[in-house]
Amino acid sequence: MKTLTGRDLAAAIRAQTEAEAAAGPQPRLAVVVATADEASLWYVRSIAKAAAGVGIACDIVDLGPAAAPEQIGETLARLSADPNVHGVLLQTPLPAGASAQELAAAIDPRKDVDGANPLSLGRLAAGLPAFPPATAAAVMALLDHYEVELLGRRAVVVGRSTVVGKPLAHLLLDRHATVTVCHSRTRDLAAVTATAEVLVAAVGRAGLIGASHVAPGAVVIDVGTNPTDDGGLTGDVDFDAVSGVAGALTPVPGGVGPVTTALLLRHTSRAANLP
Ligand SMILES: NC(=O)C1=CN([C@@H]2O[C@H](COP(=O)(O)OP(=O)(O)OC[C@H]3O[C@@H](n4cnc5c(N)ncnc54)[C@H](OP(=O)(O)O)[C@@H]3O)[C@@H](O)[C@H]2O)C=CC1
Ligand SMILES: Nc1nc(=O)c2c([nH]1)NC[C@@H]1CN(c3ccc(C(=O)N[C@@H](CCC(=O)O)C(=O)O)cc3)C=[N+]21
Repeated sequence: MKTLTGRDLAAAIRAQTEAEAAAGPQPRLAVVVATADEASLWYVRSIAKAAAGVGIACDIVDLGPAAAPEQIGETLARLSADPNVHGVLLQTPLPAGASAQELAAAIDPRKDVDGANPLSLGRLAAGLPAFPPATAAAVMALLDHYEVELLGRRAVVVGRSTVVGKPLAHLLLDRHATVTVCHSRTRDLAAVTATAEVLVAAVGRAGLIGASHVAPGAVVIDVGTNPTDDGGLTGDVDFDAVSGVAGALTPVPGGVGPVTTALLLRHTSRAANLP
């Protein structure tokens, strides 16, 4: 069994992004925050730190956990209209009553570096240029980095969220995989996932995917980031059980997560250099 780590790939993407960013005007990413959620704030800090490391300016616009939807929408519209800002990210979760999907429509698609505007997902589905969500892009980047064949292969994605499952299904389809998407109403999940040559878990349930869910030799990508009692992080895949069956498996932490952050910065640098 091969462990598909993401840290080296993330470092390579950051190095390339640093060179790209240095070649033109300094890219600027604005991160809009309206939450006190600790995991979310951790992610924002790690974006800011990584941005500083590659020469990308990062403004954290913290509206606080009581922000009104109108205020969030106005902030996104203002940043989208600001010629000095190249990337806009709306961090989730949001205050009760605020819909990320509706609010993200206020992000200019050209600055939508985490593919959150419904227009971006529509363009992705239609095969038009758009930024995919960084996490979905990270799964593809890992598969490519480890030279996992997709053409004609059976791929199963567990999870159908707008952030991960749906855009990822389109990216896999574009690469000529035969794609099945599972969700909470899927009957006999294990029977479906066991048909996968490439299996992606993006659910948010620790250990959901066990040995019986995985075909011998399958490539398994674990997107889940579930907090553990001891303050750590664990995936959707039972790593120890599945590593006895799978051909290759990403760890959590150290798999999809670091690549996600690196690609968000790459998208920002690309957004700054759009014609
Ligand atoms: N590493 C990274 O960069 C990132 C990691 N994540 C992590 O990935 C995970 C998924 O995130 P996200 O997509 O936003 O989550 P959502 O909660 O939005 O979506 C979860 C999906 O899983 C499905 N699901 C829930 N329970 C089951 C089950 N028992 N069997 C099969 N499917 C099930 C849901 O089905 P239904 O639609 O029917 O409700 C839904 O489609 C989380 O752990 C999140 O923290 C997310 C983004 C980035
Ligand atoms: N619109 C949207 N886009 C997101 O990209 C998004 C989101 N919403 N909601 C929340 C999740 C979570 N997320 C993570 C990204 C990187 C790590 C990461 O790099 N984690 C490290 C470890 C961290 C640790 O050990 O605590 C790793 O996996 O190695 C984790 C989590 C992005 N998310």
